[in-house]
Amino acid sequence: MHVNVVWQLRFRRVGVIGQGYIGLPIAVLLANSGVEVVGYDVDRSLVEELRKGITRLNERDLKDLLKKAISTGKYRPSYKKEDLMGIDAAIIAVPTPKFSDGNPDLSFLEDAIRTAARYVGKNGLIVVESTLPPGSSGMIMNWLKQEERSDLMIAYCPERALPGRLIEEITGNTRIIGADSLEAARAAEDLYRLFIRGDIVHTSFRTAEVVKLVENAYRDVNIAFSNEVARICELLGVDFWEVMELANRHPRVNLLRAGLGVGGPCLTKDPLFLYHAGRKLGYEPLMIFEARNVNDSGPYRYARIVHEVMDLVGCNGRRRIAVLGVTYKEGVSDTRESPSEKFIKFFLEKGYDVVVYDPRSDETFGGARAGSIEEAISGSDCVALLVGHPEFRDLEISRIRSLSGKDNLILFDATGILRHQDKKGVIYIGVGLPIPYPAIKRMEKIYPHKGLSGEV
Ligand SMILES: NC(=O)c1ccc[n+]([C@@H]2O[C@H](COP(=O)([O-])OP(=O)(O)OC[C@H]3O[C@@H](n4cnc5c(N)ncnc54)[C@H](O)[C@@H]3O)[C@@H](O)[C@H]2O)c1
Ligand SMILES: CC(=O)N[C@@H]1[C@@H](OP(=O)(O)OP(=O)(O)OC[C@H]2O[C@@H](n3ccc(=O)[nH]c3=O)[C@H](O)[C@@H]2O)O[C@H](CO)[C@@H](O)[C@@H]1O
Repeated sequence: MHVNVVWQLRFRRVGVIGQGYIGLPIAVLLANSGVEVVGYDVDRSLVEELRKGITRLNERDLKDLLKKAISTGKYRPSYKKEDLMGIDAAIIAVPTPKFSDGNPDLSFLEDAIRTAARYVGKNGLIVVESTLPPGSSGMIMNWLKQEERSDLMIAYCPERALPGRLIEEITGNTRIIGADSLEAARAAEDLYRLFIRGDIVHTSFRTAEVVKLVENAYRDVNIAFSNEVARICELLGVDFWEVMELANRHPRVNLLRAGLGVGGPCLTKDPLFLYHAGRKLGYEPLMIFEARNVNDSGPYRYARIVHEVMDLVGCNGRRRIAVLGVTYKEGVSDTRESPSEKFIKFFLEKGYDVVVYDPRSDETFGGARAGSIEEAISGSDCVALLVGHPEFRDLEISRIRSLSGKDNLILFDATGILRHQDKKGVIYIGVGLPIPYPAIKRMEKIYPHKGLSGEV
């Protein structure tokens, strides 16, 4: 208790810059630990919602934490920079997206660092949570120098929490603190100890930059491996899911799930930051690059297979496809970089009527929105189950078929959820399962994976 009081004296007032997926949970956790927190964001409508205790994010416990932080007056969302006046530290959680060539766009970060530099008190602390490419610390120091704030301490605490379990993982995961001075490392640890209970490990700024990118590149490469194995299984006429289960009984094998592709705001860019870092130094990281290609090409591959099967089956007239699931993965409402987008756009470009239903998001990526699963499926020639939301877990093939009203319904399952059910009356195409029409096999030769974007 005594120690806690000392911490609170050191960090009486903290600014969290960026109130999105990462900044908001951090801000309310910190506010609920007793610190006065200004949650600064350039998005005025977002701030107005937050002031009313409303969050767009569907994360367990977040709504309650937000309400509590607002009601105690410890959390103050603001779109006005001046409200950051008098902060002892700033935590930065703004986007660090990629340009179309995969290089990092650090313009939001630069703006946020310069903002922090204007308001953090003398000898105060800036902690960056945003994912950084290697070599960012030199750039940040340079911005601080230009702002005449070389007195400030700077640390990098890469965020590693899993969307869908953000609060649990922000508070419980091991936290890496990258800093090039002992003073900054200790100050950051003191700040984070106010709201996290996981271990804290210290390293250099550069090592922390690499560790964060390696984690996501590792996951991307592993998923790409499963996706590649699934495609080989489809052609060999073998069930990938059974292969996965059996191979995973080996004590040192752990295949991840295959699927439509890899989406979300992190795995689609972080491996490329690592790739470009290697490349700039004269090494071409082929595996990281090809993993991105394999994962990016999934939506096109499966859209083409479904489309060709429809041609072979002879679906005439205007075709209607029902897409179930648009988020980038199951159980979340986030649609950023969702593989569903490429899948939907493929069919829109081919002139299909695309009807979209997702219980967790209103996004349609240009398709028409259905208010219910029944409405989406009714009258469709094809139903594509793209995301394994819990709400879809009880779907039954027989019901999908009767809802569609079609004799030759094509059912595409990217999730593997329906694979054990009786496929009577439908043409079932499943990721990792034998392709029902041998003629489709030639597509591998016609459409090789090429290019960063996965487009061919
Ligand atoms: N979302 C995740 O699961 C996750 C996990 C780990 C790391 N990260 C990293 O964390 C960072 C933030 O990601 P996110 O998902 O929270 O992004 P987000 O888009 O959800 O939120 C970022 C917020 O920053 C605001 N913003 C942009 N520029 C600003 C500025 N100059 N000043 C103040 N506010 C500004 C935006 O309006 C937005 O509300 C990124 O670097 C990301 O790679 C994200
Ligand atoms: C190393 C790691 O764990 N990093 C996590 C990751 O969070 P995420 O939400 O992006 O991660 P995933 O859940 O892996 O989903 C990504 C995509 O991969 C698809 N997928 C997943 C598992 C599988 O077996 N087969 C698949 O195909 C899934 O559908 C989705 O499209 O990055 C965050 C930001 O840096 C981290 O903070 C967070 O720790």
